[in-house]
Amino acid sequence: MKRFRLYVITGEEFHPSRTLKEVMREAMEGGADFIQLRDKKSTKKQVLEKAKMLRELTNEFDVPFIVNDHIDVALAVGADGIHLGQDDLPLVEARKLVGDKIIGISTHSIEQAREAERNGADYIGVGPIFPTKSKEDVVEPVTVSYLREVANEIKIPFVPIGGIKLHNVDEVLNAGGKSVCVISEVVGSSDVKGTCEAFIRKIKECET
Ligand SMILES: Cc1ncc(COP(=O)(O)OP(=O)(O)O)c(N)n1
Ligand SMILES: Cc1nc(C(=O)O)sc1CCOP(=O)(O)O
Ligand SMILES: [Mg+2]
Repeated sequence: MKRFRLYVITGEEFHPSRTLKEVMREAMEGGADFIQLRDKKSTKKQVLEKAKMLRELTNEFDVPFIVNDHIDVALAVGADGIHLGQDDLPLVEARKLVGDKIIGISTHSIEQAREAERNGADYIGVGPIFPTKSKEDVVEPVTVSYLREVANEIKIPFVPIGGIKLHNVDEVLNAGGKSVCVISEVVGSSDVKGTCEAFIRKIKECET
């Protein structure tokens, strides 16, 4: 799997007066290098249309495209992978359907992280690091010290998620995060491109 720094997930509720296409184009112009379509409100048909659009757009930027929850939509549009939560289709079953496409798994404890690694996840989400209002059924924050534990033990790529903002991303990077996953701070920004550039600058600073 291609290494990524800034994983941006869609969140149309954060930009009611701007189109999904405009916002996600700006995000990739600013350096977002992994994109996920996450849509909890639309019909399957509407999700499919958005996925088709984002597949074309991400191809323009040569950025991997992941679909949240809907394996059938991911397969239909030729997405690079899917993201699954703890209550979704189990990883082992999903692997039979998607072959060598990327499978990302949400994890909220070290046991879940170990299990995802053991079962062949390509990456894991680790969160929520901080409180977030972007997900309804969210568990208690796992904290940056837990993130350090993951960084010390887990060998597959992991991406911190949940409440990550420009003002607290240094804490995440100092705890061993090499990439971050963001919704509201990026897609809700009045300067999506500039916000992505600022995240990328901070992540790169930590690499040197
Ligand atoms: C990168 C990443 N990490 C975690 C999640 C959350 O997935 P899930 O637990 O399935 O919850 P929903 O996003 O479906 O509400 C994610 N989408 N992406
Ligand atoms: C979609 C999602 N999953 C999480 C997890 O912990 O698995 S936290 C989260 C919401 C992230 O949005 P924001 O960057 O706006 O806080
Ligand atoms: Mg899910």
